[in-house]
Amino acid sequence: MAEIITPRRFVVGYALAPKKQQSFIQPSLVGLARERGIDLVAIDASRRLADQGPFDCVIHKLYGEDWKAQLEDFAARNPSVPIVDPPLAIERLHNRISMLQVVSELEIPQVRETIGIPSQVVIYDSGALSNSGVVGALHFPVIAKPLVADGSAKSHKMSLVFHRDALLKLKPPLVLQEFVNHGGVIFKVYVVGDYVQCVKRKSLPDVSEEKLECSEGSVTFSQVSNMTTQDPTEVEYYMHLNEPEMPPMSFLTEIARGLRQTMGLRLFNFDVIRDVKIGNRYLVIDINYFPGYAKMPSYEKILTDFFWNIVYENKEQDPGGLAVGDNDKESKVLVGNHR
Ligand SMILES: Nc1ncnc2c1ncn2[C@@H]1O[C@H](COP(=O)(O)OP(=O)(O)OP(=O)(O)O)[C@@H](O)[C@H]1O
Ligand SMILES: O=P(O)(O)O[C@H]1[C@H](OP(=O)(O)O)[C@@H](OP(=O)(O)O)[C@@H](O)[C@@H](O)[C@@H]1OP(=O)(O)O
Ligand SMILES: [Mg+2]
Ligand SMILES: [Mg+2]
Repeated sequence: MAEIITPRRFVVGYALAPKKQQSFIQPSLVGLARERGIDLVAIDASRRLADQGPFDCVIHKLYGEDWKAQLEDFAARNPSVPIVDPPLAIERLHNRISMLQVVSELEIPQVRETIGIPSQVVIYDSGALSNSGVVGALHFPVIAKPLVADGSAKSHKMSLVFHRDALLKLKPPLVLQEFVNHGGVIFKVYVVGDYVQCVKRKSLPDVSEEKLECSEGSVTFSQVSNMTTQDPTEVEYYMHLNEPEMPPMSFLTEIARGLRQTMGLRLFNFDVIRDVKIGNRYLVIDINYFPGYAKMPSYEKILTDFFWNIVYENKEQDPGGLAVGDNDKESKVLVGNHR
């Protein structure tokens, strides 16, 4: 009698905040992954992680020491199960200074286009805001960003500061970063393992010398790239923007690869602006862990391919490597059926 071989199924466990779960775990993603033999299963962060599963891979975006300890405990018990990504590597992105330091560490050829970060200083206490030695070298306007990028609404609340005296009302710890005129558009570069995609988004409008002269104090804003404009003068500004040229994809891919390797992360995006004064000068202003992938065209296929590569790569390296407790599944693999 011929043996019936059931394709081996894989389980990707996800630990996400409710809002993220709602936006990322769409039926279209769950369905496509299922067709490819991958089941996406929610992790209950209020229960011990090591008691859940079995998982062939864990993806996550949660904050805090308790979650980190859960992951460490799980990793110690299931050394062959990939955790995407390691909490220590993600932590680098929770501080806006260490986040951008990685850009200076990049070793990529910069022939036509160059990459860097805006000039910035870190402010730990209010005294430093009136200290010429600290803020004297900055060219205004500057953007004041909370030092900590911990996913809270507070960590996204920023101010565009036109003059030095307006610094005094800011609340450290923060980063003062020079505002660079960039034509009102940012490029968001999404990275999913080896895959890279760039989309254009709305950004803050340029600030002319005249506007700088007549503007007072500072203005606050939050997550401008996800906002729609209502202010009529702004609508006018964005309507008159020329369709901006995208940065060369080969250049962005090189940066993405460099960042991925240096940071040891596979799921992130970075925001890039082009300096209007030096047309081929690009600046990275922000890097986000596990961003809003559902906004990316074809995200279902891109993410499913990514999961597939992870579980199969792992399977090849460790053919017997099932997660603890995984004894009720058929373990014969029919690779051809999954592509
Ligand atoms: N140095 C800069 N020069 C010009 N514009 C900037 C600069 N830094 C930030 N911006 C503008 O402010 C916006 C918010 O800044 P940033 O991306 O650092 O914040 P964020 O809250 O971490 O954003 P995200 O929602 O992408 O996580 C940018 O999308 C861009 O429009
Ligand atoms: O992951 P969260 O839901 O919290 O929100 C992230 C948001 O994704 P969302 O669109 O799914 O909200 C991202 O948007 P895009 O860059 O892709 O536009 C970006 O704003 C991140 O900085 C946010 O992460 P946080 O910095 O707050 O940790
Ligand atoms: Mg950003
Ligand atoms: Mg950010």
